[in-house]
Amino acid sequence: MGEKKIETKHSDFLLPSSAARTLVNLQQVEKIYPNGMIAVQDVNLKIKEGEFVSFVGPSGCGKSTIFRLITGLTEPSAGRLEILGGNPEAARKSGRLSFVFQDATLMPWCNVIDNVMLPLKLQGIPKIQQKEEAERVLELVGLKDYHKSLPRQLSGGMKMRVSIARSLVVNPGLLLMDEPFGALDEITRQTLQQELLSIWGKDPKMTVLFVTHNVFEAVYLSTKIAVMTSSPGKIAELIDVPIPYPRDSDFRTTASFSEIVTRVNGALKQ
Ligand SMILES: Nc1ncnc2c1ncn2[C@@H]1O[C@H](COP(=O)(O)OP(=O)(O)OP(=O)(O)O)[C@@H](O)[C@H]1O
Repeated sequence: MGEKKIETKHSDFLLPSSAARTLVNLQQVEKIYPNGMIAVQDVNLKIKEGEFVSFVGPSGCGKSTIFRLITGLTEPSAGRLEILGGNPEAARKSGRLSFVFQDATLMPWCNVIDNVMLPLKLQGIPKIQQKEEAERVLELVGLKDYHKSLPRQLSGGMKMRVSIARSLVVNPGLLLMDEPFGALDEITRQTLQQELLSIWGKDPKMTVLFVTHNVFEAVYLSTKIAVMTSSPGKIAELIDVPIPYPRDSDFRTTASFSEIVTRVNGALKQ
């Protein structure tokens, strides 16, 4: 008889253990754009497997630049980055990085399941497997009855669910989300936050990096918050959110929640 595999969920522990491996390591990273703009400077950041780290900061403080550096879409002017154990470009090409943007960026002429299957099609995965995997993630995001719908037939929240499903279909080790819920109304936003935590909670190895302007959203979701300040962009403070998962909406009304929000707001003013 085979040995019983014991699965650990995020909800079983407070934060990823100190033994978890480092997935993202930025050392003294600087980015100066060709026009001389120092977008980020002296960025040091280590993120362990299984973390959910949000980046908050004023517009222009370099949040998207950090994402572009991590994904190898732009080169650092100084410093060193190690992502998923290699350089950023290798990490991107490994297929273990996924992105979700504020705009769902779906192909309007393709139905939901074809949109979700696309990353697997690009990887040359057999069609039957593409379909099975797409069905699995569409069920996770609550869209199993919408496989044949076209994007224009969906609400903004549903389009974002499709975009999240498409990012999950490759089983990413590292998921980067750049203001994914920024364009949604508050109720839909809170529903999707809850769903995202539930999806992340099922996979102890999934690491999420999440950009938001919303401090409440960052505190609700994250294990850690990187608070950024601008001119030039820097990580002013890395704040732990030592509240166990699962977190339900009551967490938003607790004293701990308010305390952490106050701390993040204080760091933003530095
Ligand atoms: N390609 C580029 N060339 C020159 N400057 C750039 C370029 N991209 C970004 N910048 C500048 O670098 C700084 C950081 O930009 P970035 O987009 O990373 O900020 P951000 O924090 O993501 O902003 P927002 O919250 O508004 O999206 C800004 O001053 C921006 O104008």
